[in-house]
Amino acid sequence: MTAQKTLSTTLRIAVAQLNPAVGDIAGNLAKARDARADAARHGADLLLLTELFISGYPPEDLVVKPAFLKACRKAIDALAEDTADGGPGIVIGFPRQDETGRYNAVAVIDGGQVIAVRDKVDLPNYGEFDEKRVFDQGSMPGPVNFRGVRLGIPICEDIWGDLGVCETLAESGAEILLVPNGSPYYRGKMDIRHQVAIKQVIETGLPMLYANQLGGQDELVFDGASFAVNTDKQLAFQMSQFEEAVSISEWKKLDSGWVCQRGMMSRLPENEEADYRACMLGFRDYVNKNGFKNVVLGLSGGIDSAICAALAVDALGEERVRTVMLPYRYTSSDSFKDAEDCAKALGCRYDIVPIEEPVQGFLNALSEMFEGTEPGITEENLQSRTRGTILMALSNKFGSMVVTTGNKSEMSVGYATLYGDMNGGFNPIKDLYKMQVYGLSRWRNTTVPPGALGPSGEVIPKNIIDKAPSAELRPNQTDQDSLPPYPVLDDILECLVEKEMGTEEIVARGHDEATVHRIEHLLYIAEYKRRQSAPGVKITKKNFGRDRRYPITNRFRDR
Ligand SMILES: Nc1ncnc2c1ncn2[C@@H]1O[C@H](COP(=O)(O)OP(=O)(O)OC[C@H]2O[C@@H]([n+]3cccc(C(=O)O)c3)[C@H](O)[C@@H]2O)[C@@H](O)[C@H]1O
Ligand SMILES: Nc1ncnc2c1ncn2[C@@H]1O[C@H](COP(=O)(O)OP(=O)(O)OP(=O)(O)O)[C@@H](O)[C@H]1O
Ligand SMILES: NC(=O)CC[C@H](N)C(=O)O
Repeated sequence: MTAQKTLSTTLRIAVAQLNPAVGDIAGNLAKARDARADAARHGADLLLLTELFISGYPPEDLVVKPAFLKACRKAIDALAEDTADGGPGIVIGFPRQDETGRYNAVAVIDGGQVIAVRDKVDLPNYGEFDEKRVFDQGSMPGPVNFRGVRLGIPICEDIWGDLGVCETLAESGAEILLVPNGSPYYRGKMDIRHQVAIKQVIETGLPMLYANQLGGQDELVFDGASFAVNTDKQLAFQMSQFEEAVSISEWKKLDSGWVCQRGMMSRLPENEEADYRACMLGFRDYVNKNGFKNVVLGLSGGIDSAICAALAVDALGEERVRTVMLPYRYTSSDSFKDAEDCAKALGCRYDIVPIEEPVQGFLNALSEMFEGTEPGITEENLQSRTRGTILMALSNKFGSMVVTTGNKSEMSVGYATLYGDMNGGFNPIKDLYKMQVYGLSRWRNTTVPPGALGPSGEVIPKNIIDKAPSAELRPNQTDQDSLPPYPVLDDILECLVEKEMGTEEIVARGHDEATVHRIEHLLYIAEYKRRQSAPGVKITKKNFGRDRRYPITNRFRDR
């Protein structure tokens, strides 16, 4: 073991906002090693990695498996051996178990060994988080002496909750707060994180360095955007959002304490750009981390499939995206043209597979049993199911994952066919209301976001944005035959879903009472569909999936 120098007045901390894969312990270990080599090249004293980095976050019930915990520990020990070279120390998250319980922990590694372990105290158990299910509460941590500097290491929720973790660290002599996080994106989250950090900085009188994970994990997107805040409440260091990076923060010890020197100040995307990039990253990581070489989707000439195609091309590149027009007798010439124009603008493969014959085949097979009944929804759904079946056949044959395209407005009210257009492995727009789909489409026609692999220009033809949305399951059908106008529907839904408002309150906003009650009813009776629906990227504070767990069997109506 090499003797470590004692740091007196300067400290270089490399912050690694990397994209681990849950369960890929060897891959995550390799990423940590690469980051440490990078940190060493930049003369860093310490490398700060994110929450449960070695397992990937959130590992959920994987941590119940002893074999998994053992493999994580082995990786931490291997990393510890590396640090015998006298290079940078490491702060890294890992799940651990001892005779007292199972913990969401960090290891501080230096000089060839794990010099300290600290456990998360405040286990989040709301919204998308379920940590009390698999972890025990850690005991109040004290600071860790790293080369003469007393580091306070609260873990993610430890800075959000009111258990006093940061206060305790300050009282017991911490000089800097280093925070490893697994903090998922939702719209506006960045401002909230800055406020949470500043509150703790004010309360403790300590500067804070905040490191956040990057990348998609099932429904969640971790957006990085790591930063440092000094005791003057000013942001001194801001890493980019939605991009992997290892960056150096420089610290100096003054008489008043440690100060982060003004360093990298990345621009943070806002509004449409942030949402679009979250959808793109979440979709890309789902496809790549699950080993799909390419994806396939039905391109109808409508806006939902158009924006999904754009997101897919931006995420994966046009050569990995295959689109298929599946026309029936109600498909308009506009739809043909719009779908083809969209595929051309995006540069992806476009095929046409008419569904007239297979639909007729189903109708023939059922004709005897259906005798004497009127044609209606059943026959309409057969069109959707035939399309779903053809897309799944292409998936099976070519290994492409089917992209399913229902927006949040449709998913809310069940305006989608089970085993039809709901077929698919992942839905990039599941948490975007219809009006937001329009907003993002207009925005993408003017801007190619960083990291996007698709072309610039009008990738979603103007006619797709301008025309009335239609499922084209019968002649002259529009969505508004069955649903209120989307601005009205989306407002009612946001009130019911995001804000949990009462129906009376929603009516008081100027909505028609009968419409509000109808939408509330549709929202409740579509729960069974959502329970069977593909996962999709979480964009709002309350997505369908982890954040909103309503019963399927439910007779409550707010009257
Ligand atoms: N609580 C419950 N638990 C379990 N299963 C339940 C259930 N309630 C109904 N079901 C089952 O679900 C069936 C009804 O659901 P489903 O078969 O999906 O059919 P359904 O919801 O009746 O119809 C699909 C709706 O989606 C609309 N739409 C909009 C846009 C695009 C598309 C498209 O396809 O491209 C479709 C279409 O216009 C129609 O209004 C019932 O026949 C029953 O089997
Ligand atoms: N003619 C079609 N060819 C290929 N896919 C289709 C066709 N019709 C429907 N689909 C698939 O079913 C999905 C659901 O149809 P839906 O009408 O709800 O969406 P959309 O056509 O993309 O958008 P909009 O609702 O604005 O018309 C489509 O996004 C598409 O993937
Ligand atoms: N992993 C965590 O503890 C995250 C919790 C925290 N509230 C956040 O969203 O950032």
